[in-house]
Order: sequence, then structure tokens, then C-alpha cells
Amino acid sequence: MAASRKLASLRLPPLPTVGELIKLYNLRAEKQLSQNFLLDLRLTDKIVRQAGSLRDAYVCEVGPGPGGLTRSILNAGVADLLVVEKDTRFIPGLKLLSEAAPGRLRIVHGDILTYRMDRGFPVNISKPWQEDPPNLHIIGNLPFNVSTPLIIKWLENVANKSGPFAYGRTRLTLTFQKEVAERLTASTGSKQRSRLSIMAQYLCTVHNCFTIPGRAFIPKPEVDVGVVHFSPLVQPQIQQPFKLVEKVVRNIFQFRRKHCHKGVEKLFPEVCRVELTQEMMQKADVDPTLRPTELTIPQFRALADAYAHLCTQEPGLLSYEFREELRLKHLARQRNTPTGTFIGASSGTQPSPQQPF
Ligand SMILES: C[S@@+](CC[C@H](N)C(=O)[O-])C[C@H]1O[C@@H](n2cnc3c(N)ncnc32)[C@H](O)[C@@H]1O
Repeated sequence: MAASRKLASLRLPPLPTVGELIKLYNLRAEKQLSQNFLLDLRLTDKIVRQAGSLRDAYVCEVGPGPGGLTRSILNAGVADLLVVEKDTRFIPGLKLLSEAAPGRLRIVHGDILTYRMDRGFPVNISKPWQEDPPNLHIIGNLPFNVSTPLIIKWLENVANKSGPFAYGRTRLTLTFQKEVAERLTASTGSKQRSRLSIMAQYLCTVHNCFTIPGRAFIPKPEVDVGVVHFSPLVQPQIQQPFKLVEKVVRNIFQFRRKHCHKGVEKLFPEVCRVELTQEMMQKADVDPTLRPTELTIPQFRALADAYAHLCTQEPGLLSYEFREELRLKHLARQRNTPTGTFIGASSGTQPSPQQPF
């Protein structure tokens, strides 16, 4: 009873609606900043519910814009909400919200890609990694143009227990283009299985919560949007450095329709390619004729472990990049061509253009 009375007292007083604020401050959406606003508070409440209980929580919201989602987060009874917004035009409207929620909303005008979140919250909210997660959440209706680089950066932070994860296993509730949300959560064998599936799922429990139709946003994007919840695992499923895992997974998925040994081969320089590929596949005990999309995370773990073992035996192997070798070869061929014209990739064994994550 007392708790629900406290929550009611934390609800925001009547304010101009988000739509009225947009009109008041003449906030036209900027395409460059991937601005698609959510004005329906039932929808923003639904996103916030995916984070679990936010009572007395510390929250960072990415890109609050006109503040629809911000209101729902505040209404959920958070103790401290830090918002990071790049576009100055939204700051006056956010200040209005801050006045309506005294002491609970801090506004940072900045770029989430460079913002030092490890300094944004009090140290005493930290929880040891092996224990329950801290009462700290990241929530955001992410701008499409930063969502993939941002999640890759945060996944690396999870692996290194840095950035937002210096406080422990901070949970994330974020929106992505539907197709990216599907890739993040794709299971073994599914069509959407990709690099992003492996990188996210070896570090986190990832859940595709629900889809928001594009028409719910203003302006309407060309795609639907998926809400994804991430909860970092106590023990990552692959225990090798993030960069090494990323390299193995990237190489394997560069030929996503071919047998997986094709991508594994490209981890090795031409002179020892056949021999080391065979050794790695045998050591990992993975069927070389499986397609990348058919490999399970334990199989990726076995491959990463086998590759790490070979790297300890062959100094310099870890820094070898097939694409760099390819680039140098092309340059050399170009130089030797009398006309100086570019000789393109010739055989079907060339990798497809860089796959999106
Ligand atoms: C898709 S809109 C969401 C706005 C609001 N949260 C909503 O749901 O209506 C993305 C927001 O992120 C902001 N933004 C874009 N790039 C950013 C960045 N690098 N750092 C922080 N905010 C950014 C945009 O200005 C915009 O307000």
C-alpha cells in the first residue's frame, strides 16, 4: 500500500503532451539524426515494462528527443534518470520535464557513442558480476544510424566489464530496425542467423520482446521496429578475447552460404592455409561442411578455442587479415597491368561484399 502510494507520488504532474511540445518548440524531425518519435504513451509504457521493475532504479536513456519514452521511465518510479541527447533543440523541453520531476532527471547534451557512462552513476550502485544485476538499466528508442555500432561497442564493453558494465551486469532494453532485432535474436539454423546473433548471444541472454509497426512513429520510418532486451550472462559462452571471437565469427560468416571451412581458411595465410584449416577443424571437432548459419554457439566456442591455441603456436597469426592480403594483391596486380586498369576479383571463391553485422 505504502509502496503504491510512493509510486503514485512519483508520477509526473500534468504537462503539455509530447505532441504539443513538438509544436511549441517547432521540433521537425532531422533525418540525419534518425529521428522517429514515439508519441503514444501506451507504447512507450510497454517498452519500459520490458525492462522489468524500475522502482528506485538508475536509468540511462539514449536519445530522449521530445521525451515520450522519458515520461514513461519517470512514471515507472525511477530514482535517477540520465538522458543523453545529441540535438540541442530538445534540451528546453527536457528541462521542463526535469522541473516536473525534481532531482530525478539529469540531462547530458552529448553523443552516446563517446559518452563515458562508467562515470555517469554513483559507484555504490555497483554489484559484483557474479551476483544479481545492479539496479541500473539502459533504455532507448535508438537512432537507426547508431544502433549497430552502439550495440557492438556495448557488447565489447560487456566482454571487458567496462563502460556501463563497470557497474555489473547492467540490462539493456533497446529498439532496432526489425531486421536487426531478428538477427540479434536468431537461433541456430534460422535464415537471420548472422555475426550479430553470435556476438550478442555468447555474451547475453537476448530476447526479442515485440515489434512496433513503423506507422506508430512520427515521421513513419520505412521499416518496423523491434524491442530487444539484453541481460549479460554471468559466464560468457565463449571465453576468449572479444576481438579474437569477432575475427573468427566475421571470417566464418563472410561466406554465409558456403561450407564453414571456407571462411575458416581465410584466417590463415595462403602458405599454411590448407594445413592449419584442417588442424583447426579437427581440434574443434566441427563438421567442415556445416553452413555458418547451422553452427551452434558451443561450436563457435570450440572454433575460437582452437584458433586461439593455433595463435599461441604461430606468432603473428592473430594479426593476419585475409582482406588485407587481398587488397595488397590487387594493388600489386594493378601496378603490373600495362593499362593500369583494375583487375577485379575473378573466382567464385571471393568473399561476398562485407556482410552487415
Ligand atoms: C529515434 S529518435 C527517438 C526519440 C525519442 N526517444 C522517442 O522515442 O520519441 C532518436 C533520438 O536520438 C537522438 N540521437 C541521434 N544520434 C544520437 C547520438 N549519437 N547520441 C545521442 N543521441 C542521439 C536523436 O536526436 C533523437 O532524439
